[in-house]
Amino acid sequence: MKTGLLLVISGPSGVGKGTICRALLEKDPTIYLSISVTTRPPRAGEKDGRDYFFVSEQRFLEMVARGELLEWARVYSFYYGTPKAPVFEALAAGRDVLLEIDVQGGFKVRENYKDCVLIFLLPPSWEELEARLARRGTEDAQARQLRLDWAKQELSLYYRYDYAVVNERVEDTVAAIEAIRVAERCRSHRQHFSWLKTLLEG
Ligand SMILES: Nc1nc2c(ncn2[C@@H]2O[C@H](COP(=O)(O)OP(=O)(O)O)[C@@H](O)[C@H]2O)c(=O)[nH]1
Ligand SMILES: Nc1ncnc2c1ncn2[C@@H]1O[C@H](COP(=O)(O)OP(=O)(O)O)[C@@H](O)[C@H]1O
Repeated sequence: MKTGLLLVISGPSGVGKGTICRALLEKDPTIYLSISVTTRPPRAGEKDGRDYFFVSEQRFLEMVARGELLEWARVYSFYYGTPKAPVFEALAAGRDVLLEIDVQGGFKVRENYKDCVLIFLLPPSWEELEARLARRGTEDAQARQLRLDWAKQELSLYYRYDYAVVNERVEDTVAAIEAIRVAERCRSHRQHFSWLKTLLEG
């Protein structure tokens, strides 16, 4: 069976990462969306084991020490990390895996798994990013400002990703990522044609 694609989706807070990942999953339920562990407290409406695994700092550091995370980073003042085992199980089962993680995490995934596909989401404009974050209404003004300051740092690194997609309309962004998946599957290094091998060697 062909190994699935490991797709990393990053971008500034409020750009629409969660929205796009949910929409991709709705269209293709074979995708595996990785659930991260975090020390951040849950937001209203968030569920343990669905949105994140909410853990104590002690438990998080234990997982790091045991090598259970594919990557981890400190974002804002919390720890976030990707549990390794479920990602590799899903890839081996031929499923594409989505990681919705920050840019530092994306670079670490590239170090640990070269064949990953890094996709950066950008807002149509800075003003639109501010408006989306405000509209979501999950943070107070101070937490929002912290995310916007961090957003500038993240945006300055977009060119180091394989793809940069502007999240203007949800449907178009989903279509662009689906096109990336199709193109990545067609890359020659991911293709093995047994009949051709037989022909050339036979
Ligand atoms: N490196 C890393 N970053 C993560 C992980 N999970 C979430 N993040 C990132 O942490 C940041 C904060 O996420 P969150 O607290 O849900 O806030 P939001 O991005 O404003 O919705 C975002 O950039 C996420 O993409 C993870 O497992 N690893
Ligand atoms: N393409 C889009 N156009 C308009 N609003 C969007 C779009 N994508 C996401 N949003 C809205 O922007 C806000 C932030 O989206 P969210 O998915 O929570 O971002 P992130 O996960 O990147 O922090 C939400 O209110 C969401 O409904």
